[in-house]
Amino acid sequence: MGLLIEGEWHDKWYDTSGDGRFKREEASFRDWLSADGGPGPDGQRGYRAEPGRYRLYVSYACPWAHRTLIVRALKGLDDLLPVSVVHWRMREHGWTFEPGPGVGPEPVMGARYLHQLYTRARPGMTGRVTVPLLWDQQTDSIVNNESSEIIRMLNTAYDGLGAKPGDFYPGPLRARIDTVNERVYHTVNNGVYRAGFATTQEAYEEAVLPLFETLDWLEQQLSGRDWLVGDAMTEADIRLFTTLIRFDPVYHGHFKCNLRRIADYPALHAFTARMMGVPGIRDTVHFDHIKRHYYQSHTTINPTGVVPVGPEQPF
Ligand SMILES: N[C@@H](CCC(=O)N[C@@H](CS)C(=O)NCC(=O)O)C(=O)O
Repeated sequence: MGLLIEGEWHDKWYDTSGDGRFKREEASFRDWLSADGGPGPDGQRGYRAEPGRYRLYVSYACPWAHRTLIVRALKGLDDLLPVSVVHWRMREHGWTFEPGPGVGPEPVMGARYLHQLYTRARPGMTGRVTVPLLWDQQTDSIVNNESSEIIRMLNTAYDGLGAKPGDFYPGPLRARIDTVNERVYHTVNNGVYRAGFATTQEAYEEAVLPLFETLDWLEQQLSGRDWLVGDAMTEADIRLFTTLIRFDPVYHGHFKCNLRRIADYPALHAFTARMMGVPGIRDTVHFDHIKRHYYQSHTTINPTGVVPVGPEQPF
């Protein structure tokens, strides 16, 4: 675990020394991929989608990267947008391309570490080195490393190039999707991290209690209906799913989010099973990477690196 400071890698854990609270940093690369290469919704620099030109870097362990893998799968982008997968263990060098099951050699520059791609794109950069990452192989630059934006781009950018139909952020539902996303992001997606990385009792409880309030609310929302917004899957469902699928195997134990399990919530459990049943999604879920990543990378939380055998996997 570490970060780049003026282009140099420093092995440094998250700084919670002030008040014990984990604060997630804003992603550093925010340009936009689209069908016509025009500017993004807020005027960001545009890149034109072309078959094979871009590469998505992910960790199978990471819930944020997982969103992008799901949209890539649902939109049928396998041949249009190649993927590189990092090793699950993230320690003193951050994410690496050390060989392992499912981990490919890095094809652009034969990088050993993900931070080499960041400094290739922006020498002298200061900031965290995170996945997912959308790389432009033509200009050797990083288009974007914010998953919520990458999934919006993949939703439409390849539509004229053979992507499968499917709109996970449809115009009429956007306001409702945004509202659900906002609550789920703060209290669930990032809530589990705020609980797990907290270094004071107060900061931990401040995250865990709202997390379970939102899970209770989601349980009601999903009782008697299949999807969070409207009557088809939207990005709100995808964003919730990547946290729920990791919850019982990892967050419940490792991050101390243990008031209840997802298995104790009938509607949330059924929702998770429903998502797993959607063609293409199951292949994006790699429990071996997920469990080993968390239990072997966060040595401040689990110094022995021992990975629990359970729980039994219901999916
Ligand atoms: N805002 C980013 C967050 C990505 C993120 O934090 N990814 C984690 C992996 S789950 C990471 O790479 N962490 C490395 C670090 O923080 O140094 C997104 O949603 O894309």
